[in-house]
This record gives sequence, C-alpha cells and structure tokens, in this order.
Amino acid sequence: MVSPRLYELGTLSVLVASRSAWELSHGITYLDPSSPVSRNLQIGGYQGLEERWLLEKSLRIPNLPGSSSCMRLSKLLAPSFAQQLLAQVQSQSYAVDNDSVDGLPSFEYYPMINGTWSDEELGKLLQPMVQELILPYVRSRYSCEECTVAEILVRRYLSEERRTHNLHFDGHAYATVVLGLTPPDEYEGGLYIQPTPHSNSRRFVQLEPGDLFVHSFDLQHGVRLWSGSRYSLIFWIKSSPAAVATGTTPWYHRSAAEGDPDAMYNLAGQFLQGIEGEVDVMEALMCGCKIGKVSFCIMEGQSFG
Ligand SMILES: O=C(O)CCC(=O)C(=O)O
Ligand SMILES: [Fe+2]
Repeated sequence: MVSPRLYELGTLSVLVASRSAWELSHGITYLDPSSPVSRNLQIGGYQGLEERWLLEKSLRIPNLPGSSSCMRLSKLLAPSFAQQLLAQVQSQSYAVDNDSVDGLPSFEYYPMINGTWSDEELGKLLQPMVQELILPYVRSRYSCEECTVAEILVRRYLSEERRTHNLHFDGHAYATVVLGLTPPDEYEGGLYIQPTPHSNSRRFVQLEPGDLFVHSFDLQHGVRLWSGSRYSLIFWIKSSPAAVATGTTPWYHRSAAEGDPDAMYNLAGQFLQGIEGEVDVMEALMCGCKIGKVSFCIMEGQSFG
C-alpha cells in the first residue's frame, strides 16, 4: 500500500511535472492542450491543423452568459517562410509614437494601413497568404463573406523597450490574426487571452514561427514577457471593404442591439474616440449605462484597443 506521505509526494511530482518551474514561479498557464476541438484544415494549397478553444465569458457581466472562441492554426506555413518574414521585419525602423493601449512608445511597424500596402516588398511576400489563406479562413470561420484586411502591423518586444501590451480588446477589428515570428524558446511569456475580468482566466498561447492565432473583437488579450525578445505580425480585419475605407466598426451596432456587453463596451469606446463619426460622449454613456457594471470600466479609464 502507498503511504500517505509517498502518495502526497507522488501527487506533487505529477503537479510539478505538468507545469515547468518558471511557469509555476511566474504564475503562467497555457491554453489547455487537451481541451481544443481539433480538425485538419485544407484551404487552397495550404494544409494544416485548426485547434479551437471555446471560452466561457460569463463572469464579465454577472448573470449574463457569454462565450467566445479562439483558434490556433499550425503547420500551414513553412517555418522557413516565417524566418524570411522575421529577417525582413527586423530590418525596419519602428515607430515610437504613443501606443493606443498604454500611451508608451509603440515600437510598431505598419506594412499595411487602411487596406493599402505601405511596404510593397513585404506586401509581395504577404499578399498570397492574405488572399489565399487568411481571408478565406476568416470569412468562412466567422461567416463574414466581405471580411477585408484593414491593417497589418509588426510589434517588437525587446528587453530594453517593451515587456507588456496590457489587457485590451482590438476594438477596431472584427477579427484579429496574429502570426508568430519568434521561436517560443527565445522568450518567456508571450501573447495571452483573458476571457473574464479575473486574471486567473489568463491563458498564454504558445506560437511556433508560422503558427496563426485567430480571435474576434470580443476577446480580451495582451502580451507579457519576462525575458527574451519577440516579434509578432498582426492582421486587423474589418467586416467589409466599406468599413476599411471609412475606418468604421459597423458590426458593433447589431451585436450591441442584441445585448452583447463586449460589443456595447467597444462601441462606447468608438463613440468616445469619434470613430463612429463625431466624438459623442452621450452615446458612449448610453452604451455604458446599458451594460451596468461595464460602464464602471469606462469610468475607471480602462483603455481601448
Ligand atoms: O503581439 C501580439 O501578439 C499581439 C499584439 C496585440 O494584441 C495588438 O497589437 O493589438
Ligand atoms: Fe490586440
């Protein structure tokens, strides 16, 4: 018979074995590798794997159920392609203007702005993947026939520059695709999602170079690095070419009218920033009031992505 002490030690070793030492010391938890719904993907000439996590968001608003999902797409792009992209983006100069999430120097580089390539060379590398993989996938996954890429940006996280990108929604994007560029053994931490207000729902996402991570406007996320450097390529997608041309966010009106609290919260942010026309504090407050406690977040000055 196993003595209680040995049994305890046995349990402890199982716990320790399932989470690495630094994972435990930093309180980091990854998306559960055993819980996604997985399927093989074939999109045009691309083949790979889709893992989809369903996320319970009900804690955002007490008594209101809600869910979102996020997907990791792997093996679709050759690691050598990601390496080529990384080499190309590392040679660019990065902006140090104020970041929209935290107001600190952004260290961003934009190869596409408002649907137009500003970096033709990177455009040549990315265009086939955008047209033949990213858009067909997003259009089909979100039943959004007209979904169109609005912005593409690179984010650089170097130790002397940036360690975090605080928790936020991508308020101006119907869907976001993040392409991992840096091997995950070159840094500790990385991109995380957080479906509820409590940080205990935070889950980090392991992205190998060439893996894609996909989520929608209603999923809060951020980046936290404890060491090393990381580059990521981000695609912000709007629901139609007209939304790209006008820089607007038409998808919120319907979701907000249907009572989606995150849509109302983001719509309030759009009114405050004047993205839906004039800056309209009254409309923003109306959205905030409808969602009760979420308006508190706006009052608290939580930033909008
Ligand atoms: O760097 C990343 O992986 C994500 C950055 C992000 O969330 C953003 O730019 O909105
Ligand atoms: Fe984001």
